[in-house]
Amino acid sequence: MESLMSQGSSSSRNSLSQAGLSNRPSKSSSSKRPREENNGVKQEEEDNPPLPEMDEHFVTFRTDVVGVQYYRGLVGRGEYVMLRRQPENQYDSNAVQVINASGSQVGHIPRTVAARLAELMDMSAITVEGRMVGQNLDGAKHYKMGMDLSIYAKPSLKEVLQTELSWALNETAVQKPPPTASLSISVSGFKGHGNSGVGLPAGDEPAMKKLLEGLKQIGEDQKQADNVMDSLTSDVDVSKLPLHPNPPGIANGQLSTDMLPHQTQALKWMIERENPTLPKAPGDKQVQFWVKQKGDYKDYFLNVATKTPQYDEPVLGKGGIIADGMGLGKTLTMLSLVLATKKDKGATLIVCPLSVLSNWEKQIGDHVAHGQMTHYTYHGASKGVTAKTLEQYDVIITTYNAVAAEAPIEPAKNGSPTKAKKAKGAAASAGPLFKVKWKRVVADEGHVMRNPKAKMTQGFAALQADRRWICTGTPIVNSPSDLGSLLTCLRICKPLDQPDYFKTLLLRPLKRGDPTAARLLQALIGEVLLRRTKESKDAKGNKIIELPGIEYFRVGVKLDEETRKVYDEILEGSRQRFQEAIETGQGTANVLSMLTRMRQLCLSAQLVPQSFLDDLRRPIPKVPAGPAISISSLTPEKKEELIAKLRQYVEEDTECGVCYDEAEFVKRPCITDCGHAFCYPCIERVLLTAPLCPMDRHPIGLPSILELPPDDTPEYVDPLESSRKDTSLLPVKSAKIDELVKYLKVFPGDEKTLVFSQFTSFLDQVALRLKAEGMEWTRFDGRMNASKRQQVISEFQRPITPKNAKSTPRVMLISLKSGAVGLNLTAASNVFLCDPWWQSAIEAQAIDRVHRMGQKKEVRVFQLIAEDTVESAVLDIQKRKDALVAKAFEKSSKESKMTKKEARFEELKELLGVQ
Ligand SMILES: Nc1ncnc2c1ncn2[C@@H]1O[C@H](COP(=O)(O)OP(=O)(O)OP(=O)(O)O)[C@@H](O)[C@H]1O
Repeated sequence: MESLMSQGSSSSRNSLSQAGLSNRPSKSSSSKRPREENNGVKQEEEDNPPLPEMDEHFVTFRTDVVGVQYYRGLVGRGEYVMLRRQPENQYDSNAVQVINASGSQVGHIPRTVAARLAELMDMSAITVEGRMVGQNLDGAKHYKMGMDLSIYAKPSLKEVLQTELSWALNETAVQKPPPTASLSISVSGFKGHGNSGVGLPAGDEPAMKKLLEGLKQIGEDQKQADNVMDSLTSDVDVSKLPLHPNPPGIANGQLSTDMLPHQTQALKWMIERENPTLPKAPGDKQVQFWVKQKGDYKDYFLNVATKTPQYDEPVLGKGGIIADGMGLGKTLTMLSLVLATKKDKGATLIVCPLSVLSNWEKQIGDHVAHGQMTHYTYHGASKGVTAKTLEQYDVIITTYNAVAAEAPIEPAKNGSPTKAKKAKGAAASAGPLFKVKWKRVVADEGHVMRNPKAKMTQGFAALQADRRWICTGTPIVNSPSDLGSLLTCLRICKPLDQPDYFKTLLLRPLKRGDPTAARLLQALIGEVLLRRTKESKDAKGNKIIELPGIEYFRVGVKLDEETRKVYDEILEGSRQRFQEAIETGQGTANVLSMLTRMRQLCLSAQLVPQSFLDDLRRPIPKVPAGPAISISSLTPEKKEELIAKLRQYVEEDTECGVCYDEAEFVKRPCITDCGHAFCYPCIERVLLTAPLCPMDRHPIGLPSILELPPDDTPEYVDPLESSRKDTSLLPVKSAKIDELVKYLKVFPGDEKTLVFSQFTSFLDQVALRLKAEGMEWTRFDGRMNASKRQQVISEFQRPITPKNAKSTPRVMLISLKSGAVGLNLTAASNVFLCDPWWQSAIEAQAIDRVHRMGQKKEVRVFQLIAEDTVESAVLDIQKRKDALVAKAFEKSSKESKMTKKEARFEELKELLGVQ
């Protein structure tokens, strides 16, 4: 091995290990902050490791599959095969197996090739796949078969790999990646007749092109994702789905609410998906991509997605994805499935984010008839609760955190399944959730599992269950790879549920713009997913749910004179610093933090700390030269000051100064001794090349970087609990609060209002003012524990009557990013958005809390905008965001981050009015 491996240069190998790759478990992953339980969605999301960088084609060359005579796996010409490392092979520790789509081994790749690839595969520097040139379906004895082997690598490693894989580039390389298999298939060699014409329905190419354009546009923006989902599901006429003939309802005593027609359609569809049957004869409808084919010798099954033929009966998955839009009643639909299938023994496990746990309990209470369904909410292993206890109920409700905490697996390297042996050993120590053989498992808000490496994703996938469901309004959030992760959890449509196959058959060809793959994606979605939206119509052309209308109002607010003065001072300071940043080529993090201050000023001058104004008025300090300062040498006070600053950055959704991505930043935020904030992985990477702060060129090293303490998300304590009694605290001056109160005073006494802001400190101020005005309010915060959330929501949902008017809250204060997704707050019909947010989708989600089934009144949305400030510019940027997001998906992730950085630079220029 040594002599063969020496073909890769040691310097390039060093570069690979510098890039964070090693064939040993990486240090950075083990030094991750420990999990904090029960802190809600945000916590669950923070726990996700970053999504993997998508790899790109590097080279394709021709080689062989050898040792074919020893194995039973059959392959057709053009079929994709997976290449898996087999370090335990007793003859060759470099061995690489060739496996067909049914999971059977076909052979190995030649020893010499394996020796050159094994270590790079182990380091996860490359991924490889094969496409058969030869075949062994003809019944003849084969020893070896030709195969095109493609190597893929992360774009950031391509340069280093040029040296490492120079031998492959010099082979008679088939330089292009192979085209996707044409899906009209001919496997006449398979002891049968030709079967051309079997496959996915041929679509019309222009429509496909449009679809691909749409796919390229998927990004963070919810509306974009919705549009793409809508176009992907457009050829399925959901209005014609058959109704369930005898659904649970008032008449049969199972429910206290009758289901709506679209819900009984879903119920029938789900029952069919829980009882799939293989096609019996040639010509029968395909099921999970399997068709029956006529053979000379005997009939066989053919997978039309992978072209794999086999005689054995394929195993079908049971379940699917309910992807109805927000507020269409997915909870009741799922509960009706539990009731309709009660005769099949076993319990259903519902896994959801903490924020919606109480919604499940409430929906059972509201809609299921008394005594028809037993349920239990499980918060984690505790005394006396065993698997046996759980099995006795019809429904167990639990959180993703509980599943992740009990999962008998460690997050595996590369997202590959952990070795069965290890999992088996761990099973003994697994918690009760993993000891039950569930009838059904349901992942609610299942899009939180789009990262295959996250422990909760792997935990859910590892639960033992006969049937598996995912509920989510957004199955594709960032890219079609999200869907791959969901399929893995569902174990459906084999082998597309394996990440390797999903990548090979869908992601890579989609990225190349191959229409066949778009067609496969569309067929896959048609097979496993049901989606309706508020706009969907029934067979008669009426909307499936009738909702009251929404009216939008933009309310201009004038800053008072004093605030205006401070605002102008900060604006001027920001302009100067921005100009300096352009001239010196330094980063713009300081300017970004000024922007946050300006946005706070639009709400109230008192939100901006005095120290910030003092700093602004001082001349810009010179950057100190000399050695990097280590955090350990700082005084405890200075350390605490940095931590406080970092906490504030996190609360304010600051962006990382390197990648300019606030979503990445909150996953692992850190701060330098000079007070600049970054994602930890970003700054770690930067320091490999230059030991300087990217913001001010101040010398730094890894010891100069501080992360938040592991237990930094304390349980929510109402900051105003004491202030409710304390009369010495006075409300601050704020034109926006004045405006809000003006409206609240004129709204009818029985109307309720939601008030959203990004800044919790502002919501504190609103609370003080409402107290002073004698108005009853309540507060929802992402850090509240489950029972507190439930208490707050049920209190708010209680209708106002003349009797309780004095003690029932009319207003709920809620942070824009508090994990409110999935909440039912239909008691309110007015929504105030106090500060415009960059992504209009977040605001749309906020409005959906109110504009959903159960809403009886017209909904009014008020957007408070401070006149002649950055806020109006933010709105303009919001409108243009779609186009920027579109670019982000087209390019590789490195490029897209550059684009984002550049785009943000342009935005800043516009916001500050700099030419
Ligand atoms: N058949 C029905 N009749 C009356 N009300 C219903 C019916 N089905 C559901 N609802 C009510 O509609 C509201 C929305 O339902 P639900 O919370 O299940 O929506 P959802 O599809 O899960 O939305 P999200 O994706 O936001 O979680 C709830 O208040 C629920 O009680």
